Amino acid sequence: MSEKKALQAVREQIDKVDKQLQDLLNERTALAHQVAEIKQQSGEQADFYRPEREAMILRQVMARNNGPLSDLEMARLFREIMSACLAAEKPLQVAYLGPEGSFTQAASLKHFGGSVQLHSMATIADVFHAVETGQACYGVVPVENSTEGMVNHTLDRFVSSSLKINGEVTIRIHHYLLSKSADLSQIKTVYAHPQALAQCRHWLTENLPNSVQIPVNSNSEAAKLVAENGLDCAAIAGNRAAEIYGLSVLANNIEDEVGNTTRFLVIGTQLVEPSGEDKTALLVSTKNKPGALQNLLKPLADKGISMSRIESRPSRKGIWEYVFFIDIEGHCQDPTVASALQELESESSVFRVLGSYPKAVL
Ligand SMILES: O=C(O)C(=O)C[C@]1(C(=O)O)C=C[C@@H](O)C=C1
Repeated sequence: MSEKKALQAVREQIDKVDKQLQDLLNERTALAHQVAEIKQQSGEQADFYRPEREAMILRQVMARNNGPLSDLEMARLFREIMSACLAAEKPLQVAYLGPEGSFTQAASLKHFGGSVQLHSMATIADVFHAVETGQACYGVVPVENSTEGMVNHTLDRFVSSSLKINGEVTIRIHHYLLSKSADLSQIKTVYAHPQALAQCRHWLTENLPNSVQIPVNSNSEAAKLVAENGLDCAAIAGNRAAEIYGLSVLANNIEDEVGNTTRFLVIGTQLVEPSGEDKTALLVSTKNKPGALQNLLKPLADKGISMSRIESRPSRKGIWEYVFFIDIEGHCQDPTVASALQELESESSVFRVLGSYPKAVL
């Protein structure tokens, strides 16, 4: 058989499989419509997004996958299928820390899939506000970076907000130096978010020792500024920002730490049901007496609940008063977790479950 004929024969089979896939996808979408009707009839809240169900589906997809497509690729495809099914039920409105091209936008697309309707916000506080006032059903904000630590704006906003954490998503961060110039020696000013400047500190000292570093609200804002200004300035941002703002890449992967990762939180108004592999985030404040923090954490240790993080922040209510952000394994409805939390609450002056949510799958 000639190459052309052999190719044609396989392509015919691909066409046949594509038709089957297409029919099945439409069958799945029709079922999602039925789900939407049931939800509507039972008077459930306006949005149909179910984070725990999506996490369970993605875990099942990965567990039963036999290849040759990798588990991750298969899960990514199902992520997109569910995104499209949900959009067919009702388009989901999500606010994120913009502008366009930000890592938070990439995190939002990774978590919700490409059919989500994203709304760019100027600040973390604006993302919270958009969800609190119902302009968006969910929001996505950065919460911590593996090099630079916690994003305090996000933690502090939880103190005054009644929003819940509905999910988490992590993104490997690669930073690029972007400019209208193609010559590194021309660069006198570097714009970036303070965290990006910090994550590339060593590279900047080595390669642009005489440049002035100017912190701005976000890396995409930095890219936009550079696009509007002369050839002697550069921005640190992701490579999507280069496409969006028409800049050239002067240097890539300029982050000092190889495994540089940022974790983002999905915020919403509802508590999420258990998915089987969950985390719970707490906000607590201790009574001001000796050994208070130790007593506070004792129920967790006694019940074998592992605590993955504890962060303290000033409460902003009184001088030297602190709130603690605690992450534990499990869902607040798990009986062991629920009873530990009851004890913990009795030792606290402030106690809030910020949310229980599925561990990131992708
Ligand atoms: O099972 C549901 O509740 C659905 O709405 C269906 C579906 C899906 O496509 O499987 C879509 C959106 C939800 O976030 C979860 C799952």
